[in-house]
Order: sequence, then C-alpha cells, then structure tokens
Amino acid sequence: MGPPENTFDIPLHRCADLVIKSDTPKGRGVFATKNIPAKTIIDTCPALVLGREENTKHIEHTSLYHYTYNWPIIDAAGNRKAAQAVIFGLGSMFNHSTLDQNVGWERDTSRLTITYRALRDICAGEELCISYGSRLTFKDADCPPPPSPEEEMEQLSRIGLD
Ligand SMILES: C[S@@+](CC[C@H](N)C(=O)[O-])C[C@H]1O[C@@H](n2cnc3c(N)ncnc32)[C@H](O)[C@@H]1O
Repeated sequence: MGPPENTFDIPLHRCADLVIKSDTPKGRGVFATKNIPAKTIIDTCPALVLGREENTKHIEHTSLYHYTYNWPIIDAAGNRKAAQAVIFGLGSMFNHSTLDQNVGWERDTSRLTITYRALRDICAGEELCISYGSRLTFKDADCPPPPSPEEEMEQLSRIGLD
C-alpha cells in the first residue's frame, strides 16, 4: 500500500506513446508512436496564470506570447475576466489543426491544470493537434498558399464553357 493520498494532490497522467518531432512545417510537434485509443488521457499539465500587467507589459513582447492560453478568472469584484496562462509540459507543444484536431483539452481552474484527451482513435505516426480557435497569429501550415495571379489566370482559363 502506498502513502495516503492528500486531497490537494493532483493525479498526473501521461500517455507514454509519444515523441516530439522537431522538423515539421509547424516547428516542433507531438506525434504518436503507437495507436492511441479514443478518450485516452494524453497529459495533465500545470498552468501558471499571468497577471494582467505582467502579460501586457512583458510576456506579450516575448516569444512566450505564442504559447499562452486564455484562462478565465474571477476578479476581486467577483466579475468573470479573461486572463492568460502559461501551460507547462506537453501542453505547450501541441500544434493547431483547423479541420482535424484529434486532442481536446479541459481546464481545471481550481487545480490550475489542463487535461488533454484523445478525441478519437489516433494512429501511430499521426501528429496530435488541438484547436487554438479561429484567431491565429501565424500562417496555418495546413492551408495551401493562395495561387499566384498567373496560376489563377491559368485555372480560370481552364474553366471554359463548351
Ligand atoms: C504552442 S506553440 C506549439 C509548438 C511549436 N510548434 C514549437 O515548435 O515550439 C505555437 C506555435 O506553433 C506553430 N504552429 C502551431 N500550429 C501551427 C499550424 N497549424 N501551422 C503553422 N504553425 C503552427 C506557430 O509558430 C505557433 O505560434
């Protein structure tokens, strides 16, 4: 029998069948090394909630800005506000997919953690992607670049009526 579990203890779960690849079109990313069944907990990561000024005066001007998550807080007056949080561990390594996210995440605002879970069966070799929402601060590597004016003319010239 192990030591008694303290009610303040936060159980951690990390799926072992993962690797970080560093040479992808999205930079570093998390990939499955084995098939991962739907609903598997991928990781539980601790969050550091940033103060408003700390974020706007400092963090937003650093590369950490690209790693922060929205985090809901209740201010001293009891109003709901949106803050930012840094997520430690794998949570900061998941890239975004607009159309094919295979990982969902859930915040626990009292324990200051995020738990990531497989949304569907994930095959060995697949990248694990979450959704960052609709306002991206970078060019989505999944979207092909728009055609050049010449390519567009060429495409249009092929759409002819008989
Ligand atoms: C939270 S980090 C993810 C880990 C990051 N790829 C790295 O190498 O550290 C977010 C950054 O990853 C990159 N990224 C994530 N999803 C992307 C996508 N769909 N297309 C292009 N770049 C992406 C962007 O540079 C973004 O600012």
